[in-house]
Amino acid sequence: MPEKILITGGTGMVGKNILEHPKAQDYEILHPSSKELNLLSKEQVKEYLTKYHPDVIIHAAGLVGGIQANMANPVGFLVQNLDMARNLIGVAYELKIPKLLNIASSCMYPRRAANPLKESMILTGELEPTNEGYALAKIFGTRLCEYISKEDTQLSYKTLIPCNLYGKFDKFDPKNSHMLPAVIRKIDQAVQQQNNEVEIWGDGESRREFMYSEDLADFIFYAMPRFEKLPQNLNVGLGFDYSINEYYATIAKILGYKGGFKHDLSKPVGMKRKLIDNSALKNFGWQAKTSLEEGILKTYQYYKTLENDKL
Ligand SMILES: NC(=O)c1ccc[n+]([C@@H]2O[C@H](COP(=O)([O-])OP(=O)(O)OC[C@H]3O[C@@H](n4cnc5c(N)ncnc54)[C@H](OP(=O)(O)O)[C@@H]3O)[C@@H](O)[C@H]2O)c1
Ligand SMILES: C[C@@H]1O[C@H](OP(=O)(O)OP(=O)(O)OC[C@H]2O[C@@H](n3cnc4c(=O)[nH]c(N)nc43)[C@H](O)[C@@H]2O)[C@@H](O)[C@H](O)[C@@H]1O
Repeated sequence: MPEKILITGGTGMVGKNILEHPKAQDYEILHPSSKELNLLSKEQVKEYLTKYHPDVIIHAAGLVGGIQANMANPVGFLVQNLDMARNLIGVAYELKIPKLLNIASSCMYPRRAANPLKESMILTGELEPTNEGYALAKIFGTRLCEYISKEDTQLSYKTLIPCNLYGKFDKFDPKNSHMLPAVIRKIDQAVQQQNNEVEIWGDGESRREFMYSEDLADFIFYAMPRFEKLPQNLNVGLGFDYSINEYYATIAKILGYKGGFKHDLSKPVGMKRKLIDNSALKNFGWQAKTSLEEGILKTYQYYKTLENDKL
């Protein structure tokens, strides 16, 4: 009898990459959209979990966006992500759902923590103001899983802490996209319109670690049969990063853009760096497979399939 998995966020980038992974067919997977199961409603969550009683929950839903979306809506990023975590993890605990995999983010580490960021550094310093609300919600869900797993050893509620992610099914609308998809769109437009100048937010010296989302899905299916051995909190990333300027240059090369760049120092830059320590991940026996060039090319090919109304 295949394990029954409930995936929240199944219509999002992480969720869709999980559903598309070849190993998904080894499981019975429920993936309601927010219209079928609004996680902001505790009653809907209770009704759904009581009815289906999954063996495992993978919590990949959330209000998610880049630095500009977070700065524009700190209340939403705090309250909605906190309420989704509170309802889903809290009701799962009430109903004794045996396993839950909570997806947090490297954004929840202290802004001045020494890089590479270790799982033990959570809550050891002040957070990055541009995404503090989101980070507080992520810390809440992470701690709630920890407390539940300690309180009831029959339950295994664990948290993955991914670095920045990109890939197929990403968001390309500049209002809420992360850097990598935003730059693919900007540079593609410059090529189409034969512009020879593209704007870079900030001085481009900030560094970021972007992992291809398909690799996170691959890790999740690697972890499923080893769930009990998963550490309580585990960074999932590459263990190396690039500067924003390097990302622009690589994307320009792959898209055939030959023009120049202009730095707009008035734009927000967020954390200087947020490189995760991947030693626990390597000890767990996994590492990411997709190179930056391959990931950008696949993401660009996906982007080109989108009609304007879907961007
Ligand atoms: N993207 C990154 O760079 C990154 C990095 C680290 C961690 N993460 C984490 O990975 C997870 C997924 O991120 P993502 O990039 O896949 O986000 P995404 O593409 O924006 O998808 C978000 C998903 O959450 C669902 N959702 C939103 N509000 C909901 C609600 N009230 N009830 C039920 N579902 C709701 C959405 O469903 P609808 O479409 O139906 O609204 C969508 O399926 C999040 O926990 C995020 O914090 C992301
Ligand atoms: C994973 C996500 O990380 C997010 O932080 P964060 O990496 O700064 O979010 P991003 O929006 O990916 O920005 C990453 C870096 O890219 C720079 N950047 C350069 N050009 C652009 C551009 O055109 N668009 C964008 N968006 N950035 C750009 C931006 O200044 C910042 O230093 C958090 O706000 C979220 O909560 C989430 O956790």
